[in-house]
Amino acid sequence: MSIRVGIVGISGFGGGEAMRLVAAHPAFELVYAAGEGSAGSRLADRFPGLPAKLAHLVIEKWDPEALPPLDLLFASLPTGASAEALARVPASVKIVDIGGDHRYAEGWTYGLGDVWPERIIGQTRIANPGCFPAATLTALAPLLAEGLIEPGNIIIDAKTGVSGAGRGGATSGFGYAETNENLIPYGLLKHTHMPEMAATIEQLSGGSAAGLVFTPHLVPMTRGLLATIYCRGRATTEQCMQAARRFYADRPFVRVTDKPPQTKWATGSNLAFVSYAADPARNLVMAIGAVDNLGKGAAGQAVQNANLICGLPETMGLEGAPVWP
Ligand SMILES: NC(=O)C1=CN([C@@H]2O[C@H](COP(=O)(O)OP(=O)(O)OC[C@H]3O[C@@H](n4cnc5c(N)ncnc54)[C@H](OP(=O)(O)O)[C@@H]3O)[C@@H](O)[C@H]2O)C=CC1
Ligand SMILES: CC(=O)N[C@@H](CCC(=O)OP(=O)(O)O)C(=O)O
Repeated sequence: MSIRVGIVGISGFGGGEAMRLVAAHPAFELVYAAGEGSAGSRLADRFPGLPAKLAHLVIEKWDPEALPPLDLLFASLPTGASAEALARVPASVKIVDIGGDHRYAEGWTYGLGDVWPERIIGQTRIANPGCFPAATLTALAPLLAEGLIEPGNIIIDAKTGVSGAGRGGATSGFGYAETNENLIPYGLLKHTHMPEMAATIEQLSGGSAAGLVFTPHLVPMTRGLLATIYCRGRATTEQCMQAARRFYADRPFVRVTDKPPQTKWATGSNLAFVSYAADPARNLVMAIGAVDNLGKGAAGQAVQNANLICGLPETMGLEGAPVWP
């Protein structure tokens, strides 16, 4: 029997990518699509390439009290817009929240699927990590778990494609003319992803992440996110690589690479690529993580988490190779 799935925020970039993955998922059946401004439109008018089996769906006005029978709901709403409404979704409906309202919130599990799948299995309320944390924490986890770096001295320099800002981005200074051939730092010292990154670093290391520095940049590409992370530690490159190979030995979506990863390696997939370079003489360890911000950074991770909470094989519906070039 198929699992009845709803997506709220389906007209957005994160929700649209969730729809693409759900449409191809062998165990999921999309039965409910919802939104705000797009309510009343046919899904096929929003997504002309929609598979024929979904052509009958009309985007409904989001109302947690008027859901059809559902097993699973993906919420891809602007951060700040989901907490109150999702609290009214019946407990019988499993939820994966792609937005930021429930990360490290009471009653919700932080869905860092590649690092702690055992925490996610059996839960019904999952908060997907933000896109920058998805790349950063995946790269750092093996080093923190083996004590190869100091948790209190981590500097993250990250770049994201413009789709990271969502469709709403076009009205907030992220239009073509402003982003094309431009490189934009933002969110200095106060980006909303700092708390979830600090909390996870502390959980994985048992130490304080007090010195964390994070600078995101917008780069002129559609998808892709790369985090270059500078740490203090005396490990060699080979020790870091070996730690990551051990940590991710049986994890299907993380690739530990000798070459520094590139964003295009992950495009359209749920993969995360990690690599390391270290110089013990300089007390320096560099970690690099590359993901698709809409894949591992949003909808891919969300489907992985949904598989885990639905008791399905973790890789179901996520086995397609990345788009290249
Ligand atoms: N883009 C990315 O790479 C990532 C995004 N995220 C997070 O995912 C969430 C969605 O982001 P993204 O898809 O990029 O954003 P978009 O701006 O592309 O989409 C936002 C969606 O939310 C819907 N929406 C807005 N307000 C309401 C409301 N009051 N009721 C119902 N629906 C509403 C919109 O629907 P309508 O058009 O019908 O108004 C639209 O479908 C955000 O929290 C974002 O931070 C997380 C990781 C990565
Ligand atoms: C380019 C851009 O604006 N990117 C977003 C990241 C998207 C994301 O992960 O957002 P949530 O944490 O809200 O889910 C940002 O920096 O806020």
